[in-house]
Amino acid sequence: MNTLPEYLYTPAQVQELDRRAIQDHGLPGLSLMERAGRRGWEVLLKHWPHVRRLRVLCGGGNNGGDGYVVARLARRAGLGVRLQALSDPDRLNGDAATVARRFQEEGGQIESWDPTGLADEDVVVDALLGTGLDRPVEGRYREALQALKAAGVPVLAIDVPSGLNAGTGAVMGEAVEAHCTVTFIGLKPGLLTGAGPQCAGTLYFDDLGVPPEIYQDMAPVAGLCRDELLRRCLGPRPAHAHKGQFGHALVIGGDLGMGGAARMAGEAAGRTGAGLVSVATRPAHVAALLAARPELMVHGLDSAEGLAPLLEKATAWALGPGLGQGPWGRALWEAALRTEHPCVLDADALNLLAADPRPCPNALLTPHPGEAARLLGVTPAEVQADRLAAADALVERYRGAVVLKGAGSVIAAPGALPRLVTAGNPGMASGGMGDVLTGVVLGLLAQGLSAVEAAELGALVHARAADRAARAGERGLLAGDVLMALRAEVNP
Ligand SMILES: NC(=O)C1=CN([C@@H]2O[C@H](COP(=O)(O)OP(=O)(O)OC[C@H]3O[C@@H](n4cnc5c(N)ncnc54)[C@H](O)[C@@H]3O)[C@@H](O)[C@H]2O)[C@@H](O)CC1
Ligand SMILES: [K+]
Repeated sequence: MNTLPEYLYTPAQVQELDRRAIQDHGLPGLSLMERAGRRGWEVLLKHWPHVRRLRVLCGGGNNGGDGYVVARLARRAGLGVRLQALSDPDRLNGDAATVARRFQEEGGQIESWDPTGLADEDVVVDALLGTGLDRPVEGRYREALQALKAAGVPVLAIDVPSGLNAGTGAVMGEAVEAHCTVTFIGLKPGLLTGAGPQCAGTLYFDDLGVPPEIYQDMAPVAGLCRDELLRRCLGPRPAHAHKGQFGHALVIGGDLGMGGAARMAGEAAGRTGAGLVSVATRPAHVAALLAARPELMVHGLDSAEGLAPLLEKATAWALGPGLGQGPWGRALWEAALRTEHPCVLDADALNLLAADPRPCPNALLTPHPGEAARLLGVTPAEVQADRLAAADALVERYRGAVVLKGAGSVIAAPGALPRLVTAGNPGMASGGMGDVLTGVVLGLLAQGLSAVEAAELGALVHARAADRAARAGERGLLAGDVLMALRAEVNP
């Protein structure tokens, strides 16, 4: 039950899927709710097998209904259960009213909201708001979500962490930060990007046994990155392989004082399997780069003169790591953009693009939310409030492929289903990580992958390598550690 499905649906689509299951296929809504509650209870026991004291917070809709089922099962198992209703339980409708009655028939008491003793509970079940969230959280609900946060008590969220917009991953005023979330029928993108990963914790999925036909004719809004791409695109090399078959990657960057960025991107391209890697950088960096990584071909350029022959030899190039926005960087930017090879634009190349927007159909853009905001002329907060929409807007405006970085990286490209990365960890919030990603996607482009494949696979490989490297701990994770872990990921 905890393998996640490939396709993602908006909350409105999931409500339509519920409707199809119930109305078109005759599954009683009450059975779905009973199963949802049972799954919640199973996840709770899996995470907290020694739980004795449980508090269940129930809202006034069907999400609350799921909570009444969990509470009933927990009472049957002998737990001390306090159930608190945040909306008047006499106004519950349909299935939720039925399960509330069943809870009471077995001796359960419905209390009203009271934060007293919250911090003493072993676990709290959040069954306040699910896919029906349609406005910012205020009043008693907000107070409850704030009290939960202040109490620091472990939370199991039912379907959606309350207050999280399951479509976008935005926090609607206040949201639960759960240890785990069990979500039903359709995986929602907001659980996996923006604030979603922080709010949802470990994510479980259950389809509640609905017939597969309900998903027909329902176009998903996004998909998860596919592991199978690893095997499909990075299979074993032929025995007679030679370096000329795996492309020539060129990294352009490293203004004075920023040579390390270009080196890491170059090294990452090599560690991803590019046959040859060249770096065009300031002459001052040549000796250090060669000493550190003699496999690189390092060219010192004082100006854009001399770049053209390097570009001509490259299968793919990347511009940006340590580029700066001074005259040197600008000149290289202008010279590079004249070619039509596949390319990666990152860091200051994106800032230069933002200042001088133009379509880049042969480019793969790898912005973080701040760069994406500049490229779109909005604020970083607006980007983060709906990352799928922001990635889509970048594709629309710049016509290239995009990796929008940050928790739940979004991959988007013209005519392709957007993809989300579920791998990765907060240790990646450190300098140089983006340079490594640039090199990884460059290495894949050089080996002949299309921009959309390189974006999806590159983001996946980079995040998985970071997870591998973070096994020793997230804090203190360096981009160089991720470089070292790449080889294990590109040899699946
Ligand atoms: N038959 C079904 O449709 C099933 C639904 N399920 C559960 O039902 C949920 C969806 O149920 P509903 O559509 O009733 O929606 P919810 O239970 O998520 O919420 C709807 C209620 O919350 C109120 N509300 C919305 N935003 C609010 C806010 N910011 N502050 C306070 N109140 C707010 C609405 O006015 C409404 O009363 C799912 O998330 C899932 O947990 C599951 O039981 C499986 C079956
Ligand atoms: K919830």
